[in-house]
Parts: sequence; structure tokens; C-alpha cells
Amino acid sequence: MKIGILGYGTVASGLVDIIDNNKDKRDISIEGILVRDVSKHAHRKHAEVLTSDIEDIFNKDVDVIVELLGGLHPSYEYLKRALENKINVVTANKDMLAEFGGELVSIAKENGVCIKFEASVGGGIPVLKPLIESLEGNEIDSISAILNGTTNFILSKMYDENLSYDEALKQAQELGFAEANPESDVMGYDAGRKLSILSTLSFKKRIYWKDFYLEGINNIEPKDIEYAKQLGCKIKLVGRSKINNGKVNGYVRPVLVGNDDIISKIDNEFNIIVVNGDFLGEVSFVGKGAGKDATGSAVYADVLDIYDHRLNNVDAFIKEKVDVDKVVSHECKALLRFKKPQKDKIISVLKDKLIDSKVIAQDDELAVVVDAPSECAINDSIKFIKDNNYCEDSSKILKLS
Ligand SMILES: NC(=O)C1=CN([C@@H]2O[C@H](COP(=O)(O)OP(=O)(O)OC[C@H]3O[C@@H](n4cnc5c(N)ncnc54)[C@H](OP(=O)(O)O)[C@@H]3O)[C@@H](O)[C@H]2O)C=CC1
Ligand SMILES: N[C@@H](CC=O)C(=O)O
Repeated sequence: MKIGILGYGTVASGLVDIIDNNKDKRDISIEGILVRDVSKHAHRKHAEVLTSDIEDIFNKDVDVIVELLGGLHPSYEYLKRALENKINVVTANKDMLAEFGGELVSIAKENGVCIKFEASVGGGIPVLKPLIESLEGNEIDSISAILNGTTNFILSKMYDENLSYDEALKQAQELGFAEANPESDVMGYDAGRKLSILSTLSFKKRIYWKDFYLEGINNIEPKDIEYAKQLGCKIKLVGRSKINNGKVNGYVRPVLVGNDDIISKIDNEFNIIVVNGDFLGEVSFVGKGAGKDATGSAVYADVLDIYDHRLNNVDAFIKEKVDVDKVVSHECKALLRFKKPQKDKIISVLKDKLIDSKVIAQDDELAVVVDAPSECAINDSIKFIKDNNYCEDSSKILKLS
């Protein structure tokens, strides 16, 4: 089988290694590799097929195009052209799927080819195929997940090694975990896109990533980690979505996770996806969510599907779009911090408006763990405190329940 690879960065390097490693088992020939700057890669294996001209790839009469460039453009235009030319496509590009998944699947179906995207969620973890195929008989009603390796790596390094946020992010970039623009990782956009792909496939309704409540880890301070330790918790960037009577509720946000919860045990670049099926109950998928070899392995699995003529497409992306409710409307706990506080006044407001509140620190700031009937009740209390200038600044981290 002849393939063209778009990109020769972290993931493409992993894919090339695994293709070469399995050469005696599967006859996959790399006909072209597209990069921006050929000279940068001239010393590498397969340098003879490098090109910076996309026409060289389309002129090679390939069976599969594997897109590992990232970003929306020109990736979208290249893949659309490939599918319209009846070339099967494999991609790890969640940005593009979250935005144009429906359109690309429709074009693939019209042209009798397929688009595969296992590596777009959970890096190396085989999760989409089991979800689509092995769990087909189940109605899935909830997803709880760590979906971004970079932020999980940063939070682990801050927690375990007291590394600063900036140092940890730098290491994640050096290890090839982060996106070309790491804002996608740290602001929660990447996890939001992955949660939208997972939710779309699981709930069989089109769910857009921007409709989730999205909050990143960029405001997490060492002091938050200290409080988390004091409370027997870790802070994790968690994506959660639920469907109930056709209504979807979902978020990506940093939350406190109790040390006895399986999600708190997933560290560094590892991801976890826990889904609940009506027949199966809960099932968890755990593994490396980012990095060269792990992600290369997932991309290779998609290439093998095409090699072995498993050319099915998923319909979920072309289903009707549903709205997403962003607020946590059930009883919840949260850690609240108030800077330059009028302590007695704040404590009195929280006691009045919420179910319970427990002060855990009161030095230069006030830190309180509250129990509330809903997130709205917490937000209303904070608004009242701020409107009355009882503090200079505040922050809130919900506890996962
Ligand atoms: N890194 C990871 O762990 C994971 C990444 N992904 C996804 O996989 C995809 C690839 O990621 P990754 O390998 O990390 O990215 P990298 O930034 O490491 O590599 C991107 C490659 O694409 C090439 N490239 C980018 N734009 C163009 C363009 N316009 N024309 C020609 N070549 C271009 C670059 O060329 P040059 O080298 O010349 O600059 C580079 O070789 C992304 O969609 C990412 O979100 C998914 C799961 C995990
Ligand atoms: N930047 C992403 C890469 C994999 O999708 C991450 O850190 O998870």
C-alpha cells in the first residue's frame, strides 16, 4: 500500500518508525513526506521522499494520505482534496475534526472512501474504535476524562516536584506533548475539542467544543496545589459530559479530585477516559495521551484498518447539533480563595447563602471549602462578596463529584 505523509514532526516521526519496524509484516511504502522546510530534515531517514510541494504527494498516486500537520489550514483543504480524489485519509488533527468533522465524513462517504482519526483523542489510547464498535450495543450517558497530556504533565510536575508552571510547560514542549501553540493545551481548548469528538461519537448527536464550559490551568497557582494536598486531593484538568433526556451538560475545567478516585492516579502525559454504558456500566481507557511513539501507534492502527479494507465511516458527525448546558446544577463542593479579605463578612455571607463552609486557611488570604446546592449558588455568593468589596480578588475550584 502506498502512503503519503503530511508533516514530519513528533507524531509523523513515530508513525515512520513503526512502519519501518513492521516492514516485514505489512508492505507499506512511504511515497512522500510533506514538510515546510526540506533542508531541516535532510539528514533523516526517508529524506529522499521529502517535499515542500503538496503536488508531489498528489502526483504519487497514493492509497492513503496521513495528515499530521496540525491546525485548520491548509490541512482541511488537503484532506478535502484527497477525499474528493477517492484517497483514504488518516488524521490525528482534533482541531480540524472538531470544526469540520461532519463535512469531511460526508465527502468521504460520497466518494466511497474513509477518514480515520483514532489518534485525535487520547493520543495512543485505543478508545474511539472500542467506543464505536465494541460498545455499539450500549447507550453511553456520561464521559469523565483527562484528555490533555501537556496539562496533566504540568499539573503532575507542579504537584510532585514543585516545578513552576513555566518550567513544566517548557519540559512538555521539549518532550513533544504540546501543540504548536500551547495556548490550545493550557486554556482547555484541546481537551474541549477532544471531549466534543468523544461526546459526538458517544451520544450520537453533533456537539460543538465551543459550547462546553471551558477553563484552562493557566490560573492555577502553587498555593492551589498546597491546598489540594491539605485536602487529600490533586488538581486535574477534567472534561466531563453527560446526556439526560436528550440534554447535554459539559465542561473542561481544573477540579479537585480526591486521592481515592481513579482519575487522580493518572499522572504526567497519561490520559484516562471513563464512559458509562447502560449494559456494560463504567469502563476506563488509560494510556499515554501524547508523545511520538504512543501517538504514532494509534495512527498506524488506522493505516492498518485501511490496509485490511476496514473502510467504515462514522455517521455521528453528521447528526443534528444539540445545545450544551454549561453550569453544574447539582450539589457541589468547591475551594474558594479570597485575597485581601474582610474575613468575618465573607464567612458570614457564605454561611448565609450556602449549605456549609469550612475555613482551611486565613493568613494573608482566606481559603474556604464550601458545600453548595449548585454552582450558581456559589457564583451568586462570590458576586455578592465582590459587589460589596469584601475582597480584592477571588478564585474557585470545584471538587469532582
Ligand atoms: N504531539 C502529540 O503528542 C500529539 C499530536 N496530535 C496531533 O497530531 C498533529 C501533528 O502534531 P505534531 O506531530 O506534534 O506536530 P509538529 O509541530 O511536531 O509537526 C508538524 C509537522 O508538520 C509540518 N507542517 C506544518 N504546517 C505545514 C505546512 N503548511 N506545509 C507543510 N508542512 C507543514 C512541519 O514541517 P516543518 O518540520 O518543516 O516545520 C512539521 O514537520 C496535530 O494535529 C496534533 O494536534 C495528536 C495526538 C498527540
Ligand atoms: N497537545 C496534546 C497532544 C495530544 O493530543 C496533549 O498534550 O494532549
